[in-house]
Amino acid sequence: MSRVLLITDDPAQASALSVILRSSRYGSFKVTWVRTLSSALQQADLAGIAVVVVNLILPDSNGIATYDRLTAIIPHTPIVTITASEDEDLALEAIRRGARATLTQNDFSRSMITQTLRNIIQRNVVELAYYKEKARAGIVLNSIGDGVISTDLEGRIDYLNIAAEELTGWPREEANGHLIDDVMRIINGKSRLPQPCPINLVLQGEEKVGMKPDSILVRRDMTEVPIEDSVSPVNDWSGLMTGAVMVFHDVGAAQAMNQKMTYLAQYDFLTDLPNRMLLNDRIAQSIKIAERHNSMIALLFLDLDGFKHINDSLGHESGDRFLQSVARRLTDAVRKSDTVSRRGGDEFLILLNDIKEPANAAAIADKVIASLKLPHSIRGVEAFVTVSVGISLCPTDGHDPEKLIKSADTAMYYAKANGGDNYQFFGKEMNTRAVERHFIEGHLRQALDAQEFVLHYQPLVNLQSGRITGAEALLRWNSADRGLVFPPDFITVAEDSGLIVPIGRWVLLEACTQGRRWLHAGLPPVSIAVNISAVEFRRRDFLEGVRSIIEGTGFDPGFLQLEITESALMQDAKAGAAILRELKKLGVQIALDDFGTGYSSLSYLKQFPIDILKIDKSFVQDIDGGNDDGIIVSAVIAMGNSLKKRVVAEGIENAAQLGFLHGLSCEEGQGYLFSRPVTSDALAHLLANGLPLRPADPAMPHSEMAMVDGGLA
Ligand SMILES: Nc1nc2c(ncn2[C@@H]2O[C@H](COP(=O)(O)O[C@H]3[C@@H](O)[C@H](n4cnc5c(=O)[nH]c(N)nc54)O[C@@H]3COP(=O)(O)O)[C@@H](O)[C@H]2O)c(=O)[nH]1
Repeated sequence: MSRVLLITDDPAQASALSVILRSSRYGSFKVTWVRTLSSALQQADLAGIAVVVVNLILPDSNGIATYDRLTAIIPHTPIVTITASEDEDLALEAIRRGARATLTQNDFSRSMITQTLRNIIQRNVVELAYYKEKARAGIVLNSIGDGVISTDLEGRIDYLNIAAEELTGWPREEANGHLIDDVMRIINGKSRLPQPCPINLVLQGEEKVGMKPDSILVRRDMTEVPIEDSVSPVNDWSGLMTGAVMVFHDVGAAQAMNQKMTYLAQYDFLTDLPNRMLLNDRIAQSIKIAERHNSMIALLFLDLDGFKHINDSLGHESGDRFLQSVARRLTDAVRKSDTVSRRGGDEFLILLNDIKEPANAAAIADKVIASLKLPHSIRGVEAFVTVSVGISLCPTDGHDPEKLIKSADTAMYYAKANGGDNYQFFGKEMNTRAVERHFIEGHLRQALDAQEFVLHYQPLVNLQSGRITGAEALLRWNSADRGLVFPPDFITVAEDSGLIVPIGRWVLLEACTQGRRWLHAGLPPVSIAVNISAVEFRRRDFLEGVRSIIEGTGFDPGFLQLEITESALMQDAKAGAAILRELKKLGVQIALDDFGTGYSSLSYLKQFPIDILKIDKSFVQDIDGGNDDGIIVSAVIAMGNSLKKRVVAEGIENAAQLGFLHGLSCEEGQGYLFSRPVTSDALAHLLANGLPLRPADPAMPHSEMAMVDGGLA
């Protein structure tokens, strides 16, 4: 039922209209009659009124003002006015202001009034829905980031959203009515020539037009924005084109990001030099050209000597500046057509194109070496560096980038092993292992003097209580060129060269001194285990060396464990047993290291005064694999127990292994599950506070361990 608010102080009018509407065939109406405007405006549910029929002459309001006051309060409700038939002007004015119809007394014929009111009400419903939709579209268009401009058939702008206002610099009120070419001035980014606005093409009949690549919008203030997008025709309900709409957006940020990504993928962020990927491309290209022209290319592999020292002493930021300075020197030393690239860290590569003979590459290497040697001024400090250079040639040393780089790298190691500050050409006789060994030998000699050795300590743990019972001293080489080097990479070389003797002496001295320091610091006393190489053990002065270190440091020998491998002992079992007896007289503990990997017989175990058996980690690691390892470990533990020796299981990495050892009543253990080898400070922390992981908590996963080789994580 449609509600009609009838405002008139003429009862005859009111009664006539009520009767007509009540008996209408054109819909049902509910009429509310009031006599004055003020009582109309006080109606409770004004919003629910479908149509207002108002006599403009009322006791409290007169003429067009009646209409105005009503629309101010109910702008969306259709209004039909009643005027006297002679007051044509007033009726017309009401229509001009939006009244939907005007009636006079004469019009009060049944069908006409009811039909008119019904039509007005229905049309208003449709119009309201349409305006709602339009308002929603306006909100959407203004909230999107893309610019939207529409024009009529002549290309005159009839709409701009907020983003289009911002992109063009034209406010809507000013842009409206302007030709699109005035507002959208487009040029080609490369040629700088004007480009037709695609809206004109669509208006000329093209279906849908995308903007040409490299389109630049010249804004109203003459600044430029790279843009991209498309134009479509706007058709009316019958399919006739009424204009065109253009949607566009700023692609500047996307283009900049794209350029940056492409750059980062190919260039080193620190030095701006081509990176590994771009260099590989360039080498591949140069190889092709060299093959076509029967010419030669050279690759120089550069590694700075002692850069680590610069980094450590000046700090990382200065280290970065230093690398930038190196990059500039290298770039200045070669032709523009050559490529200088940073491979990472302090390694650089130089690709030299069109080399006539190897001597040309050698000359450049000399130039580079001389240039880098000159002082580098880094934040007011003069820093110096030398460089080792390896040279490979194409076609002689390789036909693909990978091989050429590898050959140059190998040659560089030779240059390093040769003392650095020189270059070496790759030779077929060079092989990486030999080079590596050559390098280690060359540097191991200086490592002691340069104080590059350091001891890390791995706790030994009582598997029942979780208490730390001791610590194994493990040697690390903090090489200026290589960073932290681990024993498997240098102990054999040290043994072969005899260097293990002074190195081993340093280890023992350092371990005993550290043991004293911990005791003085009031930390709980624990034993310290030191590995003794077979080469040291066999030397006649070994015993004397141990004695003098114990005396010199004042470390209680009862807390010193010397770890000797089965194989070292068995090289000369009789002599070995004699040395062990002398060591026992000094009061030190003897541990048999890597037990299980050698003879492992009860009979010789009885001959030697051994205190501790260390089960090799290779058995412990496969303990739960259902193979012989579990049986061997059980047998060794049983053997050790029956001989009244302490048994230590090495290499415990997980809770399952720990559980297995628990089951076999193994008393002590060592392994990553408890802690990796750590610095002396980190071990002091562990001694003071206990292990973060107790063996009683076997669920602790490996990755949660708090310690790493080198310090507290
Ligand atoms: N003559 C000397 N030899 C030394 C000295 N310092 C070390 N060494 C010997 O070098 C070998 C390798 O030692 P390192 O790389 O230090 O490895 C030790 C531990 O890090 C490692 N370990 C300990 N727990 C675990 C574990 O849970 N899993 C796993 N995969 N490895 C573990 O074992 C090495 C200690 O082994 P061991 O000596 O048998 O107790 C090594 O043989 C050292 O002996 C030195 O000063 N002089």
